[in-house]
This record gives sequence, C-alpha cells and structure tokens, in this order.
Amino acid sequence: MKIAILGTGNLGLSIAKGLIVNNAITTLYLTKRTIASIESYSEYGNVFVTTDNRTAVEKSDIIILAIQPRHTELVLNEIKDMLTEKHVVISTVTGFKIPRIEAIIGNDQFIIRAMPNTAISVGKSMTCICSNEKGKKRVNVALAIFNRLGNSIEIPEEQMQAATVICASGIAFWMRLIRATTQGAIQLGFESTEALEMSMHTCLGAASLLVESGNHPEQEIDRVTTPGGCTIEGLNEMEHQGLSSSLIKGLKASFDKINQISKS
Ligand SMILES: NC(=O)C1=CN([C@@H]2O[C@H](COP(=O)(O)OP(=O)(O)OC[C@H]3O[C@@H](n4cnc5c(N)ncnc54)[C@H](O)[C@@H]3O)[C@@H](O)[C@H]2O)C=CC1
Ligand SMILES: O=C(O)[C@@H]1CCC=N1
Repeated sequence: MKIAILGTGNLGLSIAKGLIVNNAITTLYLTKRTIASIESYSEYGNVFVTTDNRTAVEKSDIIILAIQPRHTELVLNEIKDMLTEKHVVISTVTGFKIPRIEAIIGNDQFIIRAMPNTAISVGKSMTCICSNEKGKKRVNVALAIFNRLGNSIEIPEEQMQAATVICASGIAFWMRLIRATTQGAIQLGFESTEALEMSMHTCLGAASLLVESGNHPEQEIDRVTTPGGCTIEGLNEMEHQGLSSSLIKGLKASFDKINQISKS
C-alpha cells in the first residue's frame, strides 16, 4: 500500500510506527511542518519524510490525515485538487465530520473517518471507522489496514464522538488505572518497577481473559471473589468510594467536552 500520513505528530507517528513494524507499506510519506524530529524515519526503506503535503498525496493512494482540527480546513484545501479516483482519504481528526470534509474536497471522493488510539504503534489499536456514501466501497480497505494494526469495527458516524472517548481517550483512562494500581502495590511493599510490571500484566491478563473467552466481566469476577474473602472486600470498598460511578461520570464529562469542541 502507498500511504501518506499528513501531520506526523503523536498519533501520526504512532500510526507510522505500526505500519513500519507490521510491514504494511509499499511506500510511506510522512509530512510535518517542521520535520527535524521525524527525519530519522527516512532511514527505513521506502519511507519519505517531507514538509510537502501535495507531493505526499501525489505519490500515495491512502491519505491519512492526523492533523489538529484547527489545521484541517487548510490542509484539505491545499490537497483537494490533487485527489483522484485512486485516493482514499482517511481522517483521524477529532470532531471534523464527514459533511465538513465533503464541503471542502467534494462528495465524489472516497472519505473514511477513523478513530484509532496510540496503541496503534504496537499493533494493538481499537479503531472505529465510518465513511461517506462513496467511501462505503473502500471501507474494507480501511478495515484491512486497521486490522493489521489491532482491531477495527465500522460504526455510524453519529457514534464517532462516543468512540473517541472510549477508545482514543480511553488509553489515558486505562493508564491512570494502571498507575493507581502501581501506587497501591508500592504501598503494599513492592519496588516501583515490580509494582508496574505486576499492574500492567494483570491488566493485560484481565483483558485477554475477556477477549479469548467472550465472557462478561462479572463472570470472571465471580471466579475470583471467594465468599468472605479479600477480593470482594476490596471491590466493595472501591465501589463505596465510587469507582464505577466516577469512571462513568468521567466518560460522560469527556463526551460532553468533545461535543462542545466539535460545535466550536
Ligand atoms: N493523540 C491521540 O491519541 C489521538 C488523536 N486524534 C486526533 O488526531 C489528530 C492529531 O492529534 P495529535 O497527533 O495528538 O496532534 P499533534 O499536534 O501531536 O500532531 C499534529 C501534527 O500535525 C502537524 N501539522 C500541522 N499543520 C500541518 C500542515 N499544514 N501540514 C503537515 N503537518 C502539519 C504538526 O506539526 C503536528 O506534528 C487530532 O485531530 C486529534 O484529535 C485521534 C485519535 C487519538
Ligand atoms: O484529547 C483529545 O481531545 C484527543 C481526542 C482523543 C485523543 N486525544
């Protein structure tokens, strides 16, 4: 695949790493306004680093937009006359809806919106995608790309904001839970490196149990909670302190904020 990433910042670079590590490219163009910090990527075979978005589009078939929402109109205007039938435009820009993209580049383009997360750099992103009418014919191409870099599902565009909170912001939320567990483990006497290893691998194990068994979390909790034992004691105390409630309220606050940002 000939892929261009326009805007190689935090997310763009994570996608680039995932594509390179997973051997998912024929050529890869990476663009950024100032390229010093990503120049070393041109040492990989078939990876080209440039400030020139138009050349990147010309040389590629799949165009991944990973720029901030406030720069998106400018970049779409810059590249719109370069787009042909070979191109698929995949936008990861938060809150920049398909009708807004179509208003700039036209509705006769293959347009996909994708919401990956930074775990794409290690091939473990949960990515949600949707498309415009014409883009429906290229959804399978997008799913194929993102399935090589983790898991992906197609959802209606109306759910993209919620998916951003759960999957993209979700990385930060889970990191905080892992950090809190690490702090708890240190308080219980473990060295910080041991505490982190124990926390993250237990988290990975919990997620893997669900992925591989298809079970509901409560089924797995039932297997761990010995009646009158320490697990249910800890769980109930966490719930008395509002664990589930604070998580749900945080997700709702994040969702309200994303809706507010997308309106402005
Ligand atoms: N960071 C994350 O976990 C996620 C971010 N997103 C979305 O992805 C987009 C990018 O986010 P980040 O990577 O965090 O932002 P960032 O600010 O780290 O990266 C944006 C990059 O675009 C470059 N840029 C700006 N104007 C440009 C232009 N005219 N031509 C080429 N490059 C240009 C900047 O130099 C910067 O490196 C945002 O719209 C964000 O909402 C979506 C999912 C997850
Ligand atoms: O925090 C944000 O607004 C963006 C969207 C999801 C991840 N980063």
